[in-house]
Amino acid sequence: MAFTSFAGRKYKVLSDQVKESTSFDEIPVIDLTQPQNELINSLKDACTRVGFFYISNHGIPQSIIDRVFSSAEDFFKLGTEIKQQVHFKKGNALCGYEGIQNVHTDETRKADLNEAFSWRYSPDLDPFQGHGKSFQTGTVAKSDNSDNFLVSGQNLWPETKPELRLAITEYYGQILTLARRLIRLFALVLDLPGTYFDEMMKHPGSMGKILHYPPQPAFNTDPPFGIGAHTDIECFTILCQGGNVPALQVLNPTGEWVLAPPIPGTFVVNIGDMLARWSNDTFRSTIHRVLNITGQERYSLPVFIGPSYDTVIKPLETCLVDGAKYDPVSAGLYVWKRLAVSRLEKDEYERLLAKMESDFEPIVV
Ligand SMILES: O=C(O)CCC(=O)C(=O)O
Ligand SMILES: [Fe+2]
Repeated sequence: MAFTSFAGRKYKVLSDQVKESTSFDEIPVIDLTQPQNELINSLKDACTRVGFFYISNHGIPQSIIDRVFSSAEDFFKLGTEIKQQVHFKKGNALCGYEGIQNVHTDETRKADLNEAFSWRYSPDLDPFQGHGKSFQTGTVAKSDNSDNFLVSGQNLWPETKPELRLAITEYYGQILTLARRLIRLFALVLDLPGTYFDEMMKHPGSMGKILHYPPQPAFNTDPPFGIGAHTDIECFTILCQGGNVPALQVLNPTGEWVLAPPIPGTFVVNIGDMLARWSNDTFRSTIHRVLNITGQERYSLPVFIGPSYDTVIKPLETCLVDGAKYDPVSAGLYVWKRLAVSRLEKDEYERLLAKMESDFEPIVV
């Protein structure tokens, strides 16, 4: 069976024949508190064979997680008019509110059956860069910047729900710390010095998102998906699933959809395309989708993590046994193209693309 990697409008056949031994039928659970050598071995297996794993004992208190979900539920209950005030089209950072079926992740299927609110990394959300400093207020993006999100401070926060911003700030700060811990472990898995990515993670190219998936009928021959089949864009994703609403499905190499149900006290981590590309396909970025036929409302909270947008993603020295498979690309441009293609009208995408390409050509050393 052939299957595809979804990169905006491009579809790539990955494989026609897959050895059973490289497949998986469940998502491993990795305890972050196990001895370091065992931890590295489990991560190596999960990142190279599955591309998805749960982490337990991650150290983030449940109360901080609960606060984000409860303020998010309140936000999504607001009237459309209020939510539209922070619609992503009001800003230039490709983040903010997205309504039901605003986004078309898998263009071969119907648009996504979710609504979402997203925000982008900004130093005022980062415990290491000065929480509380230079908070940007208001719901309108600054107008002094160009059409891109490679500058920070573009978030659109709902003014009527200040508690959402507070809860996100607390949660996202903790996730950034966890992400910096994980990238050190990935460096070791890739035979690099543990601190290899540290500098590039000081101002990470990152976005967080809260998704609300309404329930949908169980029987439909051509259903819209909560989110269509896709691979994630950045280096890795830390996903928290709210409640007990199993709906996330992960495609294994033999073409079966493996359920990744919520497991209390864990996060799901998955490798994204940027780290697969950076590691010259040593790490696997795995296709997944959401179908919520549980009859319940579902909420989830992914945070996408990548290096600073000026980082050049060029296959790592330790992953070159078969030669480099990819050309260098700048992280910011790579992310922008992927987000913009499924969100902007074609004309607007093309107009902005030309500008982005001239502003952010990678400088290869
Ligand atoms: O809601 C989920 O469980 C997954 C969301 C997801 O895959 C994404 O936002 O990229
Ligand atoms: Fe995803």
